[in-house]
Amino acid sequence: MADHTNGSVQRRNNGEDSDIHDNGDTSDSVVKDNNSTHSPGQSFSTQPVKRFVNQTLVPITLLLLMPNFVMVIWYTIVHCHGSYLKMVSVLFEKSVFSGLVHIWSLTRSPSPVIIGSLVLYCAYALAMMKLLPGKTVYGPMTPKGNIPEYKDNGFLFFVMTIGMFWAFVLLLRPFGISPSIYYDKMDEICVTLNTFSLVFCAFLYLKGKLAPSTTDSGSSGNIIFDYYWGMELYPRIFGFDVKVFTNCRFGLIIWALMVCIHAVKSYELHGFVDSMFVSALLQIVYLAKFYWWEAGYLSTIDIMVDRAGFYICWGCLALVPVLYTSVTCYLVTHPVRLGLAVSAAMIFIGLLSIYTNYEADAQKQKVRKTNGDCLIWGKTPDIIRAKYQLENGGIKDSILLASGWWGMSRHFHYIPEIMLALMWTLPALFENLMPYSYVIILTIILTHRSSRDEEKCSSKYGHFWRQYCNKVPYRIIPNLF
Ligand SMILES: NC(=O)C1=CN([C@@H]2O[C@H](COP(=O)(O)OP(=O)(O)OC[C@H]3O[C@@H](n4cnc5c(N)ncnc54)[C@H](OP(=O)(O)O)[C@@H]3O)[C@@H](O)[C@H]2O)C=CC1
Ligand SMILES: CC(C)CCC[C@@H](C)[C@H]1CC[C@H]2C3=CC=C4C[C@@H](O)CC[C@]4(C)[C@H]3CC[C@]12C
Repeated sequence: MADHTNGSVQRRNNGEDSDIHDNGDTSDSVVKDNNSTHSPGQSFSTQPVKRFVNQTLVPITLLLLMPNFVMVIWYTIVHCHGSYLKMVSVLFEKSVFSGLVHIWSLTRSPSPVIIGSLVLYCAYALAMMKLLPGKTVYGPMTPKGNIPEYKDNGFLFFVMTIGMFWAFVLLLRPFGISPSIYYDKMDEICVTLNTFSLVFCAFLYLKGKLAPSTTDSGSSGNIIFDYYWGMELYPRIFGFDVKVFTNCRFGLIIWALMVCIHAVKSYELHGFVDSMFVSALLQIVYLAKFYWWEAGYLSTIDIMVDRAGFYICWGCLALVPVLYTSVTCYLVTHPVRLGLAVSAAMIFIGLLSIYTNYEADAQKQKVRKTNGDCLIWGKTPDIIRAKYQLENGGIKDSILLASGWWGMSRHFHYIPEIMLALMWTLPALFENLMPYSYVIILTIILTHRSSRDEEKCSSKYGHFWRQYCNKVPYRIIPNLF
C-alpha cells in the first residue's frame, strides 16, 4: 500500500461526505484510493503466494465448506440432538466425504409447500420493495462516481411482515394450521436455499460479465474469485437492487420469521418457555433496530465495498436463515426454565447492547450530517476533518469522529454486537457448543471485518486515518486490542 504522507493523493468515495471540490484544494494532503475495481480488504496483492491464497485458496475452501456447513447445522440440531460431538463422530466414521454424503442423503427433496412458500415470499417482498412508500435515500458515491438510489421502506416492510405473521398464526390456529411445518421441513428449506442461492450467484456472475447494470463492475481475471466475490457492486434486475433484496428483504426477514416459527413450535411442544422468549425477543428487537437504521446500512462496507457474489448473496440467502437462527432452532428441543431474575438480567443486558450498538452507528452519522456541529455525550465532538480523492480526481471532505464510542476504540460497537449475540445464546446454557456457533462465527466475521475496514480506511484517508489511529490506538477492545 502506498505511503500517503507528503501531500500524496488517495481516492475514494463516501455517503454523507460533503461536496466534491476542485482538485486545486491541496492545502492538506489528500489520499487516493487505488481499489476501484475490487474492494479494499480484498485488494490484489502483488505477491503471487498471497494472491493465490486470497483469491483462489480461501474462496475455494469457503465455496466447498460453507454450503455443507449449513447442512451440518441442520443435521446436528435434528439428528444429533444439538451435539457437535455426535455429528463429528458420524462425519469422521469413514471419511469426511462419505459423512457429508450421508448427511445430504438424509434430506428430503424440497416439497411444493416449501418451493411455493419461498417463491410466494420472494414475489411479495419484491412487490413491497416497489409498492410500500418510503423516502428516497442515496447511497455513497461509488468509485466510478455513481450514486445509487434506494427507497427507505424497510422498517415498514418489517413491521408489516412480522405483524401479518402473528395475525395469521392467531387466525389460523383454530383451523389447526400452524407455521411450525416450516420447522419440521427445515431440511427441505436448507436444500432449497443452498441450491437456489448457488445458482443465483452463477447467474449474478454471468450477468456481471455480459450485462452489468452500472460501470461499478469488473473482473479480477480469476473466475473462482469472481464467483465468490462478485462482479458488480450494485446489480439491478428489472430495477430491483439485488443486494437490498438478498440482505434486507430476504436474509434478515427470513431470520425474523424463522425465530417466530421456532417460538410457535416451542409453544406447541412445551407451552411458554422463558429461554425461548428471551432469545426470540432480543433477536426481534435487534432486527427491528436494523430496519429502523436501514438507510445507515446502505453506507456500510457490505453495500459500498463488497460486490454481489457468493460471499454476500449466498451468505444472506442461505447462511443467515440457518446459522443466524440456530439458537432458537436448538431451543425448540432444549427448553430451559431460566426464572424471572435471570431472564430479566439477560433481556436488560441485551437491550443495553442493542442501544449501545445503535448509538455508536448513530453518533457516526450525526457528526457527519451536522458537519461536526453537534454534541456527543454532551460535549463538542473531537473530530478529524479528512480529505480523500475520487477516481475522477475530485476531492472530498469527510469527518472521522474520535470521541463518544468512536473514541473508546475504532470499532468499539462490535463489542455490544457480540455481547448481544451472547445474551440471546446464553439461554441455551452449556450442554452443547452448537448454539454458540453464531457467536463464534460472528466474532470471526467482525474481527476480519475490522481489519478489512482498517485497510479500506487507511487506503482512503491515508495520514488522516493514521492521525485517528494515534488518537484512538485500539482497534476493538480498549487497552487490549
Ligand atoms: N450480525 C452480523 O453478522 C454483523 C453485524 N454488523 C453490524 O452492522 C453495523 C454496521 O457495520 P460496520 O462494520 O460498522 O459498518 P461499516 O463497515 O461501514 O463501518 C465502518 C465505516 O465507518 C466509517 N468510519 C470508520 N471510523 C469512523 C469514525 N471514527 N468516524 C466516522 N466514520 C467512521 C468508515 O467509512 P467511510 O468510508 O464512510 O469513512 C468505515 O469504513 C454495526 O452495527 C455492526 O455491529 C456488522 C457485521 C456483521
Ligand atoms: C460466505 C461467508 C464465508 C460469510 C458470509 C457473511 C455474510 C453473510 C455476513 C457478512 C457481514 C454480515 C452482516 C453485516 C451487517 C449486518 C447489519 C446487522 O445489523 C444485521 C446483520 C447484517 C446485515 C449482517 C448479515 C450477514 C453478513 C452480510
